[in-house]
Amino acid sequence: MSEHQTETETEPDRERAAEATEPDAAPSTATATTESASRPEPSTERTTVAGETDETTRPEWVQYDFDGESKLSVHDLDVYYGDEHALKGVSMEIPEESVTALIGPSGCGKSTYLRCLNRMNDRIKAARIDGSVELDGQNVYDDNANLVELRKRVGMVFQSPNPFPKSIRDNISYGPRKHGDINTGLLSRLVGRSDKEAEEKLVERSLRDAALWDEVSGRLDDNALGLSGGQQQRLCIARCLATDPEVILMDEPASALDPIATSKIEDLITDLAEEYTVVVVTHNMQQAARISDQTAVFLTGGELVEYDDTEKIFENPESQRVEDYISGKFG
Ligand SMILES: Nc1ncnc2c1ncn2[C@@H]1O[C@H](COP(=O)(O)OP(=O)(O)OP(=O)(O)O)[C@@H](O)[C@H]1O
Repeated sequence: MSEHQTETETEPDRERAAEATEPDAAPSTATATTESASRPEPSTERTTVAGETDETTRPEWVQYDFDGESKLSVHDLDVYYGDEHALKGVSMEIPEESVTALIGPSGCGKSTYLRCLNRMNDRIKAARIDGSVELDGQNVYDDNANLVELRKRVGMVFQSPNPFPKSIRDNISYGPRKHGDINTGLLSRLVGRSDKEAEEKLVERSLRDAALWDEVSGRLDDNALGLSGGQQQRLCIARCLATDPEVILMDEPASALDPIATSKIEDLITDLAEEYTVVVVTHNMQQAARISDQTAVFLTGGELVEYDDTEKIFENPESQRVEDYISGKFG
């Protein structure tokens, strides 16, 4: 995450609640245009940054043709933080049921881009957003978009594991209870509408899907904060899965973990892509190469420079700047 995280973003409870798809009650401070006609082509202006090759970004380098359906369509996305233009005219189609990696040097706008996909940037007062992000063809920035529903469909997992200081079971049931998908507790028992059994099934299924069940099935009532970092992160993924998302956004999900825990998260991400659309920010290029189907390379200045099959990006990129970045010549 950026060094410019706001207090709102870093406050643990707010972040936890956001991840558990809490409705964003505050009115959006971001504005977004839905204009999609006459979209300009990606910038062809010459951009020279110290250490990078002087070249232009070509439209065909970011035009990724893939088989299958697009889950998210981003058009002409610009993000400003006050006077800073953090993302510049990004257009990108994200295929469903696959892993899309976002890579690039620090500060190039990866997290900003990720947060636009489920409107988490709305929480940042200084952020202004132009452009559109369509989820299954519906612009998430439409005035009548339902943020609760959006964050249920597009879940998020953060860099540092952030479970609630509650039992493992309650971490999973929190979101579905909040959304009214399961009813438990005294009142529902009294009126004979307790979903206790459904809750147990949901807890088990979510933990199994997050490859954590075998490690925690005997201690579901223990506090989640007693788990290891890697287990906590898988619990956060399980918590995200419990609300039945379609898209899972991950911001450097393994960067705080040791190699064994990282490898488990990587395997999990690959498995999740059979059912979900996963978009993952990573600083680790080997990791992007291992887990993703397609890779988008952002470079300094908030530009999307190249987007293609992961193999193509790592073995034969079109852009010299991308090649230099991947080979470690800068960034
Ligand atoms: N909340 C914020 N307020 C103001 N500026 C911000 C905020 N978040 C990010 N920025 C700025 O926007 C630009 C892009 O930041 P962002 O965090 O999206 O980049 P990043 O590629 O994810 O970086 P990193 O890899 O270091 O996490 C940076 O110049 C950053 O300083």
